[in-house]
This record gives sequence, structure tokens and C-alpha cells, in this order.
Amino acid sequence: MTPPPILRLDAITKRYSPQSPPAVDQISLSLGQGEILGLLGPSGCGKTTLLRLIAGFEKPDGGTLYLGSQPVGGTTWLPPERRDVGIVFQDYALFPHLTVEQNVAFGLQRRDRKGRQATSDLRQRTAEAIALVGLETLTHRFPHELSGGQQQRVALARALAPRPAIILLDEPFSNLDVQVRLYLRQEVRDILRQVGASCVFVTHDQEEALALADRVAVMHRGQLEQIDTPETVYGQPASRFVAEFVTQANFLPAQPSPQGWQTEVGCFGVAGAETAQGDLMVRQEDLALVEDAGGAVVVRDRQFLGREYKYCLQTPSGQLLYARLPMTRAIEVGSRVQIMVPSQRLRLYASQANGSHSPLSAPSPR
Ligand SMILES: Nc1ncnc2c1ncn2[C@@H]1O[C@H](COP(=O)(O)OP(=O)(O)OP(=O)(O)O)[C@@H](O)[C@H]1O
Repeated sequence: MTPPPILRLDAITKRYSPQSPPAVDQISLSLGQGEILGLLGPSGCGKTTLLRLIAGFEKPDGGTLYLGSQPVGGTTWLPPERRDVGIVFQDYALFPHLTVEQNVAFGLQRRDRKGRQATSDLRQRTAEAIALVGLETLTHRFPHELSGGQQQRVALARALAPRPAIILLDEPFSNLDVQVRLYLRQEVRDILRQVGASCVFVTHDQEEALALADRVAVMHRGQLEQIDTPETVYGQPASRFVAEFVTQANFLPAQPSPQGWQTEVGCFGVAGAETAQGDLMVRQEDLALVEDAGGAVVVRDRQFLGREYKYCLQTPSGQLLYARLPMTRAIEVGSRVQIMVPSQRLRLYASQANGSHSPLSAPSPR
């Protein structure tokens, strides 16, 4: 039997003012025990509001939020301090006058006063949490004596020390430079796995969401566009918005023809698409370029990204396409090329002018 979700949101809605659209609009989702869920979306889509609703810092205007089987947000209300939820804020929110040890112990002491935690194991739990994040040698330092990455780990240890049912992370790596961000996100994932913590984290970085999460919830204008595994969200985006935001793919206007879907750069086969026109989604990494003096596409720019080149290409109509190719051979800027795409990698979406953003079809190999 599947264990019940540790968190469930049922049509949760939050509206900050009657004049503006809801910041969170009828969102339903659940979080399994030990699962890591990433809330992904552009600035202003409602990610932080949703996290704050889960934490209990905001009250929903509609819907119900359950922790386990207990309704806590809705008609029945449980305040944040009684929700058994640990939070790591974007700026870490460490107490500057407390040492690492005192910061981590803080959450446990607060529980002591409520009689929910025996004093005897306070020191042990603090030490365990500090060891978990590898800061044993820095316990007597103050936050200003730590790097950004170390401060992040203290905040994580403080949130984990009371062993809450759920950990919430608000843009956990956004204040760190790229190197630290990359290794710390792997480390955080390992730590969460090690303790079996269930976690919801917020990010606007698609790569971070795909790398860290077991499932990704993509939000757009307060609504949930898709929730699924990283592989499915990337491979089968449920809407044009998800495709654009998550994969940063190119979109080529296309019309049906007896040979397939005709675009200004070639003809491609896509099954079952019954519409007058659509946009073909072509991921940057799926484009292959063949140098051809008679080709319709011109290489406008080439960037060296370390492991690959990123090309900016211009079609006859002036549309810019982006391609990422291994650095086996560099194609000169100004060259003319033909582009090739494996048909099975294509997806067709309704043209934006149609107002519909759902995929029209799965691709068919030709
Ligand atoms: N306290 C508030 N009062 C009024 N409106 C708010 C408040 N907090 C957020 N909003 C609005 O609600 C919407 C969602 O904001 P929210 O901060 O949840 O988005 P976000 O996806 O987390 O954005 P970001 O990535 O920029 O933090 C935005 O339009 C924002 O302006």
C-alpha cells in the first residue's frame, strides 16, 4: 500500500488583493515521505507565496493544506511554530551574535520550552546536525567568520536539528557563487537523502530544479503547469510555457504539408497533429549543422562554453535559433548551414497566436 503523502495541497489559493490576480491559484499537489520537490518558475509566478503558505506564514483564501492527514491551512489553522516544518531562508537568517553551535541549538531550545524535546539530548542533536553538514571544526565561529557556503550549511543544520517532517528551502543557493552552488546542491541532496527528509525547495533556475528534485512543479502566473519527474518535464513538456522555460528550446512556425510539417528551414514529421499551423519545438542540443554554401541559415555568432559551442543562427525570415554542439569542429561565423533535427526529438505546440499552449501531438519518427 502506498504510504499517505506527508503534505497535500488541495486547490490552495492566495490572493493578496481583490484587484490583482491570485498569487497562488487553485494549486493541488502532494509530497511523499522522503521526496524532494522543486517549485520552479519565473519571478513573480507565486513560488515563494506557495512555500509561505506551506510554512504557515500566509493564510490561504481557498483550499486546504494537510500535513499528513491533519488539515492545518484552511478552515482549521495551525500556526507556523506548530507545523513541524524546518525552513532555510534565502538569506539564511542566522543570528549574528550567536556561534554556529548556538545558532543550530536555537531551534531545539525553542522546542524545549514547549516541552517537546528533552533537554538531555539537546547537545547531542546539535552536534549531530553540525556533523551532518561537516562543520565540526567551526562550532565556535560567528556567522561573519564564515563563507556564504558555510553559512548556508549552518542554516540547513539548524533546520534539520529538530528532525522536522518537512524541510522548506527558499532559493537555497541563490546567494552563492557558481562553484559553491554546484557542489553544495549535490551535498544538500545527499544530506536530505541521508536523513530521509521530505523537502520542498523554490528556485527559478531550471538546471538546479532538474538536478536536485525527484519531481519538479512548474508554476506560471500562480498556476501549476506541470508536475512530474525532471526527465518527463524536460522530455515531454506539458505546455508551450514549460517547454520554453525549462528547456529553453527554439520554436519554428510550421504548416502541414503532404511531406510533413513544413518550416522555413526544412520539413519534419510529427504524428497526429490536426491543426492548420503550429510551432515545432527544437531543443538547442538536438540541432545538427551541416556547412553548405547554399544553405538558408546563417551562423551569426559562436560562443565557446567550455565543453561545447553555442551557436546563434539566423533563418531567412530573420528568426534567431540557438544550437549547442560539441566542440569537435568549430563552424565560422558568417558561414551558411543546413540544419538537421532527429524527428523523434520534435514536439508540436499550438502557435502562440492560437491562444492554446498545450502540446498538439507527440512526435513520430519519419
Ligand atoms: N506581501 C505581498 N503583498 C502583495 N503582493 C504580493 C506580496 N508578496 C508577493 N506578492 C505578489 O504575488 C505574486 C507572487 O509573488 P511571489 O513572491 O510568490 O513570486 P515568486 O515566484 O516567489 O517570485 P521571485 O522569484 O521573484 O521571488 C507577485 O505578483 C508579487 O508581486
